[in-house]
Amino acid sequence: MEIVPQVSMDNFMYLSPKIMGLILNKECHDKASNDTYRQYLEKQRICKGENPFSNTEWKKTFGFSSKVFETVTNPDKEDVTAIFCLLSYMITTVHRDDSRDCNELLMKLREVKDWRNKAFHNLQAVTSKQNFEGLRAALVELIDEAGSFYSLSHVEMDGIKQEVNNDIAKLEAPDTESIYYWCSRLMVCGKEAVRLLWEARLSSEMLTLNNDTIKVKRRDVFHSLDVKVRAGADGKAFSYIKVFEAQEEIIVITGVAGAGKTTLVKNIVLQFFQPQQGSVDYLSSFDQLIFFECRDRTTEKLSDVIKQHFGDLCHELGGQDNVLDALLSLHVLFLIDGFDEVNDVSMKVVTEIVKMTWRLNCRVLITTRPHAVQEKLSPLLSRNDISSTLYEIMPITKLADQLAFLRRYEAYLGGGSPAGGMTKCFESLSEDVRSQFSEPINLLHYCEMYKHFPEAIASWQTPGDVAPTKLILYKKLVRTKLSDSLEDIDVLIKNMFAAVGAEALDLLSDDALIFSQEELLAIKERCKVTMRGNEKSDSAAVLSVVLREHRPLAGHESVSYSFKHKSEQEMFAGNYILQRILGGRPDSLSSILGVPKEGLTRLREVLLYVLQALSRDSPRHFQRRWPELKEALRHAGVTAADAVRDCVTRCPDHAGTVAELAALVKDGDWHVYNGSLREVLLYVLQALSRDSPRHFQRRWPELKEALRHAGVTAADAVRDCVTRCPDHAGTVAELAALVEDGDWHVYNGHHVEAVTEMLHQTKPRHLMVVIDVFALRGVPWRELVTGAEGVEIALTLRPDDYEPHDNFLLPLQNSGVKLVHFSGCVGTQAGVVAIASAARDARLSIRMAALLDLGTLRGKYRELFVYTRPLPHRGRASLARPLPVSPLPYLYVEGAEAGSWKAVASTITAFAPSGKRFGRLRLLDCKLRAEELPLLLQEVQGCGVRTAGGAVGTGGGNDTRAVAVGKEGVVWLHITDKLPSGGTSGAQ
Ligand SMILES: Nc1ncnc2c1ncn2[C@@H]1O[C@H](COP(=O)(O)OP(=O)(O)OP(=O)(O)O)[C@@H](O)[C@H]1O
Repeated sequence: MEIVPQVSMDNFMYLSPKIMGLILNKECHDKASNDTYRQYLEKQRICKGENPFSNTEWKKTFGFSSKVFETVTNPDKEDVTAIFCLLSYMITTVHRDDSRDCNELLMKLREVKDWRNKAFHNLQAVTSKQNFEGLRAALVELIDEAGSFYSLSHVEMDGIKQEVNNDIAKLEAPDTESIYYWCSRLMVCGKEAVRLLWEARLSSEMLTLNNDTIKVKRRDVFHSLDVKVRAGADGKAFSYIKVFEAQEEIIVITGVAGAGKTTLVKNIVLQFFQPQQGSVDYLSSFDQLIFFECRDRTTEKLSDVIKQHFGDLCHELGGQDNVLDALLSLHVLFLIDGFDEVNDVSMKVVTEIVKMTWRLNCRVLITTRPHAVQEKLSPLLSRNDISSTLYEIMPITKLADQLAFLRRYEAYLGGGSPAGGMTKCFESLSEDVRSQFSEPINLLHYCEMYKHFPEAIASWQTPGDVAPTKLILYKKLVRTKLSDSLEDIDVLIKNMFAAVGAEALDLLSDDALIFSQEELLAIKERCKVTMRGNEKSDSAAVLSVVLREHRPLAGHESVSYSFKHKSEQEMFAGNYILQRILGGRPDSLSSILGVPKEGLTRLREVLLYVLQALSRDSPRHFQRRWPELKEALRHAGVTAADAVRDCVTRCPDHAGTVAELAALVKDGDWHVYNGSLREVLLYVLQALSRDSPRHFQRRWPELKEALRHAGVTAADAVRDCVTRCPDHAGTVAELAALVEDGDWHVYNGHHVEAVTEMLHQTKPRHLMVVIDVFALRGVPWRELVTGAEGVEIALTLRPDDYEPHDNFLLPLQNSGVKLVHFSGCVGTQAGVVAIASAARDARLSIRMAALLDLGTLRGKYRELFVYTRPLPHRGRASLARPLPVSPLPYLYVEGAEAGSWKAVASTITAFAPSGKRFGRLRLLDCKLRAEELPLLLQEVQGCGVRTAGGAVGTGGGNDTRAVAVGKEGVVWLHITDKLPSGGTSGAQ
């Protein structure tokens, strides 16, 4: 195959857009030379009486190029894709003219565009003579077609063709000033240079999974993360690769500490060079990639970053500036990692990149912890009028996903550990404990802890047990580096940790995550701990465990260092502060932190560590320090709803206290991703309602949505929610409208209040009230009953004594409720009438505080249990209050004293229904003497009283008899037509 010299490609890179640009000029022949393309198109619309473009429509139509066409006035520097997009829109939409056939022209334009793009992506494939001639022919054909489409004169056509030939004639003399020369140089050697720079650095990661660190291949352990649009209303999660579908110039991916932001970006770099087999090549539209870490404190300008990436090319004559210019014409993906770690120096680089995005064919992806968005990133973007789409990395909350993540790492554990042991052990943890491992960093720590302390894991009972194990792990790792002969090794390690922690804090306060060799020496010196005998221990042991070395990007730079992970630096700093507080000295928190309040945002994670550890390990210190901590957290910016939520989650034992932070919450959505956070949300709700009604009202719509997602959809959960917010019960009761089917329950006065409010929203089929009447005083019981019109109510009033509950029964009358169950004490006829008015096929269990006529209950019940104390014996003069006949009532006479058999007999006969038959007849708490029972039986049998059927399990067949059953004082009376034989018998 004959190869065209590489330099010749430059001319083709240049020729295609040049010819297409000429055609664009023909199409827009009436455009004023200083009009931008947007202005021109708007004018065309106005002429046709159409509305101007909305911004969204504009963006949709021109996508990547929308910004460019808002500012440029000619096609000279534009890329073929952009020109094609504009031209085809003009031809087919703006200047649409059905009398001219544009298909052929569009086809020829597309051919030239595709050829050029193909060349950019795969120069090797197009540098053959054959392909080279193919492009020449395509260009000539395009010129011919344009000639006939626009009716160009022969002279004009010949002029263009001559220009093409002249350009081609220059093939052997490449123009090193030409941007196309540099573009093609970048395409051929630039990508390779970037690959060499990053692939080796990023393709693996060191883990302390064994006594020695082991290297894992990033690709092998990478767990594909899901993200969701932060402002997204539907809250749907999707694969991270879809972030590139965003319309906006800048893609921002947020994630909490250890959520996997850096790892995600590093994987994107790797996938750029080696797309994963079998998956969509979502990076194929990018020609180049630049990776920048915001923690970098030495790279001052974008041109320096470019130099790091394309070293050799930049060193060629005129290279550095031309490479940057050329990059601007290519599709470049800028990856900016860890914006929350940005410092004064790296901010300059980021600003340079951001400022360019408006005119570049580039995308910028920025990762950051969430707090920096509001504080630093949004202001930067809005200052530069750049729009962005904000995503957040979803936590790994499903057990199946957590196990899948762990399995990949487990494969690396190898020797010693039984296969599957690590995942099995994880599965055996309680859900509460497992919820601690929803970020990759924590899952990774789990692997490390499992490897070193399987026994410690087995003892984890609560989420709070996890964090201390991490520190113990570090102690163990340091111990392996120290000589066994050292005395007081534990004290020594503790002191070393304190020294390292103080240093970690100091560095964080200065926003320093990377430090130089000289700084390391100074740190080493300061971390030397004095042992007994004034001898100084070597700090190298601890530093070698906690620090990581970074090889320089360019040969002349020197080695630098950082903690293994920022979260570990924060843990050591936090542990140091904790020790200072627990040490009992009265130093104020701000003097321990040693940072002015403006700098506290840098210490946010550290403060959270301290908060959690104090809450877990020393409630006394927690309480004492809470006001200071609260203040510090406020200055540290823990004022977004999700941050407060996470803060509360960390302190289950002080959730109510920590939820006070909710009163400081600024605007924004509230998110709930797992059930365990429901409690947190409830605390927040309660605290806002109590402490800041203004914020409560403002936040209610979001809270309501979050509570719904958190599963507060069962009636009792909603009721409890309402109960927590007495001042906003009416509002919170709106949740009732979402309640799923099921019974509602009322157990106390608060519930009465809550359910009364809920009934304004919706009604259940069935409401169960089991309540002590003392709790009903002063609560809106009548309102509840009124609100429950049409609802089936099961009402149990306590205590089970003979104090009448009539006050609470009267509201039932004409209320429209359906009383399907009642148990309680009635003292007046009005009470009976109220029950009768509401009862429907009910199960009634009535304690009679007075001699009442229950005849009105006829037809209202399914079962009637009547409890009474013995009425005073009045001989034949006793008043009759016959119970309804059917269904047969059950009578229980309670508390008969010894010698009172006559009173019992007259009580039974007084209540005997007209047919004298009871369903059951029983004595409870009966102290009658044994010899009184035959007398009682004789008396009531003689009066014609009978009980239904045979009493199961009491023996005695069809005899009239009294049977003592189970508990002392319980006697069943079985009365038949047969005369009693005497005494009692025991139950079997
Ligand atoms: N998607 C993933 N798959 C496998 N392991 C991961 C993944 N994401 C992160 N990890 C592991 O977790 C560790 C911490 O993740 P990473 O440093 O990416 O988090 P981060 O969000 O950038 O944290 P920070 O905000 O503290 O900088 C990584 O070193 C890596 O070992």
